[in-house]
Amino acid sequence: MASASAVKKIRKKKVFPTDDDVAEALAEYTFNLSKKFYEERDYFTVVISGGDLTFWLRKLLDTKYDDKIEWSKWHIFWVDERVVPLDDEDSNYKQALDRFLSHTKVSIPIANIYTIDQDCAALGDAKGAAILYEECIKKLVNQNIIRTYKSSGFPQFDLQLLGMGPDGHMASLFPGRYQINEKASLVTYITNSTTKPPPKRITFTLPVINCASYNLMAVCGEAQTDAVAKVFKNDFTLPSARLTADTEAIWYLDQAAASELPIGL
Ligand SMILES: O=C(O)[C@H](O)[C@@H](O)[C@H](O)[C@H](O)COP(=O)(O)O
Repeated sequence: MASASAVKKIRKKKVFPTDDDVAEALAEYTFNLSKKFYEERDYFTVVISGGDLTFWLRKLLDTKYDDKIEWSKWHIFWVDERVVPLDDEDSNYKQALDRFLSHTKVSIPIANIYTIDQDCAALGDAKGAAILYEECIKKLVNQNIIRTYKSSGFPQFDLQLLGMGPDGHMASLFPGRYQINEKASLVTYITNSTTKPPPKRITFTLPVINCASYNLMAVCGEAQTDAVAKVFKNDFTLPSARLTADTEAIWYLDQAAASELPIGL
């Protein structure tokens, strides 16, 4: 794990008046990085989470982005996914599809949208889904679509868009559960998530999450106020407190989520 000082050094934050302002800023941050990366290397690898994020991504559909986003160069992944059928309302993929990906403006090629294996999803086979998702990522690293982090060989995604639960979980790395300590695998799984249903999930491991070039953690609402304050007091029992990145790890907060932040932080 990155040292406490390293985490504190790289962790940045911006506080916005409302969740709508957070969503606007998140869209601009995403747009700017997509341009940077696909102009540099013809690909933009972006990892999304579930929850409110999939609503906030709709800001990229605003007219100001019309004809400015080269969707065909986007490659989109999930930092975690519920192991339920891909057409299930609880699927992060289904939620992203309904709320964002299926919009006529979003023309990401189907082949560039990397869901978990649909058979494992339908069978509720979390271990199989994790193994196959890891194989998919390793194949894309070999094809140089996904970059690698320095000499580690770990995949380095361009941008990850994350959320945090009231218990301080990020992705499907939950406090007090062993998955947070997984160091060798790229993708692991949980079959008995209790603080956030459904119970069966796959998730990127902490090393993969922290290898990303840019990590944006978007947290809004008073339900997360306590967890946000704990993160910024470096309570590393919360998985979200351990978020870093290779270039930038930034927290976008609305006033409600930031309301108990220590002064001066
Ligand atoms: O599969 C999931 O449940 C999500 O990926 C999860 O990790 C989410 O990001 C947080 O729970 C925040 O959720 P909200 O944005 O809905 O608060």
